Amino acid sequence: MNTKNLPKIELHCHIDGSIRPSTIFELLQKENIKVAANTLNEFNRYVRAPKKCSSLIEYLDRFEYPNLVMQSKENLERITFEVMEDAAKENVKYIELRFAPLLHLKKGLTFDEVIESVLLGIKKAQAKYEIFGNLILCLMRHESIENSLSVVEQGRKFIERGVVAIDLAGNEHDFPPEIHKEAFDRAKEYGYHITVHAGETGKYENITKSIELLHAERIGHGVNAKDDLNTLNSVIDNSIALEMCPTSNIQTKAVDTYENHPSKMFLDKKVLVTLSTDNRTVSNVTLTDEFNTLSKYSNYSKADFKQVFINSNNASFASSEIKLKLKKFIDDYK
Ligand SMILES: O=c1[nH]cnc2c1ncn2[C@@H]1O[C@H](CO)[C@@H](O)[C@H]1O
Ligand SMILES: [Zn+2]
Repeated sequence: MNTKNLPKIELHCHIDGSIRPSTIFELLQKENIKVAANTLNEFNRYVRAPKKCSSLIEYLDRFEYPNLVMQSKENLERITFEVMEDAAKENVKYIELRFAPLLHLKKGLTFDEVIESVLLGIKKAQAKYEIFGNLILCLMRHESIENSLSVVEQGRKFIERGVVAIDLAGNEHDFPPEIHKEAFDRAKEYGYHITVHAGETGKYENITKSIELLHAERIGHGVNAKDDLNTLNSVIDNSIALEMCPTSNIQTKAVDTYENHPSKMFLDKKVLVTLSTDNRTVSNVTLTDEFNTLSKYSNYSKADFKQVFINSNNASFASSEIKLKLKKFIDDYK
């Protein structure tokens, strides 16, 4: 099976975790920001996480350098364009990119400038390649509720201009979902779609909390649903799609081996499994790599990948017009 040629949909891809290392290195040098590396090869270890980290916290350390170069309009636009370009070149036809806008206000950009630059990068990539993109705004778990509310408020005017949803990302171990309930209530009221990282660091109860308290329509990862039948049933009964990212899950110790990753077991139980990279650079992975790994270790067949494409299209936050266009690619799985 040539997995690269298969049309794909990616619903869970962090922009800051997916910048080409060569671009980060080049921009750091251009902006005279000190790096403890002389060559790109040496630099890689600062932006790629080890195959196994001690925890999600160590994995999240790799976002420091990317953030330093995501503080100008030009850089934000270029970086976003390149992530879309890399995805398009491996036949990703639709991608939902995500990032936390408040992390990019350190050198004077306004909130609107940050969002507009990223949307421009998406627009330019759409014009050049056969790919569509939309944007998800991440609230960070360790941040204050005031900050979360401010993202929801300031992002509102971009709904239907490329921003489609609100997410909750960061350290799940120490910051449970309910802290940000008010922001998610407001997001729902304003018409954002909602996805939440949950069940990545051992706490399956965060999955039901995210569905019941934060109005999640999709769950980022959700691997811990394998540990509790009620949780898994709640995911199935509420038609919640899981955005699963096997390599990232192994790095963060959500799962110990590829063989034990639950995506195929969930798929066989008719859970709405979707597949993504999470962070193309931090996890050093493409979506094609993930497909290859899954066919090798979890026995994914072409029919399984077709089901994943269908699940992804149904669960995407794209307009019905784009969903209809994406439907045509299902025929390529015959
Ligand atoms: O797998 C993950 N789990 C939780 N948070 C994450 C993951 N990957 C990235 N981020 C966090 O999301 C922020 C916005 O893109 C990143 O800066 C990173 O801190
Ligand atoms: Zn993520």
